[in-house]
Amino acid sequence: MTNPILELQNVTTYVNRHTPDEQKILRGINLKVYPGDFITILGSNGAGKSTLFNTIGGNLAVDDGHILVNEKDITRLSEEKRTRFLSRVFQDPKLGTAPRMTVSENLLLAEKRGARRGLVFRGLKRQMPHFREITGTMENDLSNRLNTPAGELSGGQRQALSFLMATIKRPDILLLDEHTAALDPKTSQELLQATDDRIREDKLTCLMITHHLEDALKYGNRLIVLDKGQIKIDVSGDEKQKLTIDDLYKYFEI
Ligand SMILES: Nc1ncnc2c1ncn2[C@@H]1O[C@H](COP(=O)(O)OP(=O)(O)OP(=O)(O)O)[C@@H](O)[C@H]1O
Repeated sequence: MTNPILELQNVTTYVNRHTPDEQKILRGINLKVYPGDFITILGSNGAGKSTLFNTIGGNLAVDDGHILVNEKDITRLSEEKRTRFLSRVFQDPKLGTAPRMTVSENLLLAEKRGARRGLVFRGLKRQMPHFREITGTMENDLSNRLNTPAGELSGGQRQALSFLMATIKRPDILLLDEHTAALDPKTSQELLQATDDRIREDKLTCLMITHHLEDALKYGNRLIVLDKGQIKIDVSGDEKQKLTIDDLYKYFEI
């Protein structure tokens, strides 16, 4: 049996610890994510979905329990060090891209993440065919805007750029935090399709938060419902295929 690429062992988090407002947000989460898993995550507002990503990404400390990546305990590893193996795309297209830098410069920055400062912008010309190719996989003309500053792109183009930047170095774990929620329905579906294609082609391991039941059913091999900081449902394979929207409505209120 393959080992999990990511494992959460009894992960518990609080906010306002040791004050009268103390609140337990994640309540002993146990989760094993295997290489190639594409997990869609559903849950009502306040269920703890973003908090789950914050603990995996290292922007929120775990109060109890452990997080393991490739069997190594990373519970206390800094957020910055986790970017070596983990990428995240947020809902806001403005996060994740540098507005004054061009599309190609942003891509180069993502590709050279971790390189020494002075060396970052070397080789831009050499990389242009590669950047043209990967932006060409997006149905939004991004490949013709390689020299445009990211701040001048449409929301859909900018979010496609964020997604390409997050996946350009093939992260071990990709976290998508409602990354198409701010886009119009057509643009959202195009980016979701491109996301699915990329995940399949590169055999990425991905967790994707969404509020759209249809998308949660359509994409991925596994589906999780979070409720009040606990995993209420975790289905995969045929069991997921057979799930219907009505089944999901029975499990939680949207
Ligand atoms: N830093 C914080 N301080 C106080 N409360 C917090 C903090 N972070 C999260 N919470 C609370 O934790 C709970 C879970 O929040 P979280 O953002 O993880 O939910 P979510 O499932 O992502 O919700 P949504 O679908 O609305 O984005 C909420 O009740 C929220 O108010």
